[in-house]
Amino acid sequence: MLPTEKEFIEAAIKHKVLSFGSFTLKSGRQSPYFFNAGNFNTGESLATISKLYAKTILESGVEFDVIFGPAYKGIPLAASVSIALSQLQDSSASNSHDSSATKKNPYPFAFDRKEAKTHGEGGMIVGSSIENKRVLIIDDVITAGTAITNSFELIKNNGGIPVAVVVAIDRQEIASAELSNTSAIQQVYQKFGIPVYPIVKLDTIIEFLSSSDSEFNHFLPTIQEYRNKYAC
Ligand SMILES: O=P(O)(O)OC[C@H]1O[C@H](OP(=O)(O)OP(=O)(O)O)[C@H](O)[C@@H]1O
Repeated sequence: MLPTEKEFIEAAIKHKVLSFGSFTLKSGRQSPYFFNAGNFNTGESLATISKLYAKTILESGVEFDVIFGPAYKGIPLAASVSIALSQLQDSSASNSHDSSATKKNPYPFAFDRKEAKTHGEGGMIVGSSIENKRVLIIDDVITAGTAITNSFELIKNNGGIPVAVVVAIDRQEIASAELSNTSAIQQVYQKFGIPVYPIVKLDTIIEFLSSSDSEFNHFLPTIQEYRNKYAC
């Protein structure tokens, strides 16, 4: 398990973003764990989570010009990840004697409105221009893929080029048994041809619980059973 993954799971448990029990999902499935990114709602927790998104982005090696966060939960993520990337860049520049490391990326970001604004500057997109730019989409989760599909179309319609998606968690479960044997994340790749980078996968959470003395270890058999039942 990577240090980034371990730190993410510990922070998610601490802030009750990752909970264990019995939860009914939008799909109707009864899940033994639940992820609610809305509970990253303090400066401290947002600073932690955005730094981990930023590390995952840098480790992926994806090249992009603008970060895009889908409304609403993607908005604070896009803004805070942009700050975290700038801070990581500053600290690596100050630790380096390489003059190229001083060439700064301003990490611009943009986000959409849920309803188009008809006065003032108008339009659906707020923040940096995405025209002719490689766009990295940041969101908390992909469930059915609706938010990512909408973002993809909005970005293309505004002249941008979506290059990848970064999310907090890959549940690694089939999106719909009737339609296919693939997960929502795999479907994004099949549909749009762009990779999705999760900070953690369900397998990582299982590994974490197996190797720690977490108070939630007794949920392991149920989580494993769920993983096997909806495996893809
Ligand atoms: O893959 P999907 O089925 O689209 O589900 C995932 C999306 O759902 C949630 O947002 P939601 O659309 O509920 O809006 P919110 O961010 O305003 O809560 C979440 O933040 C993702 O964007």
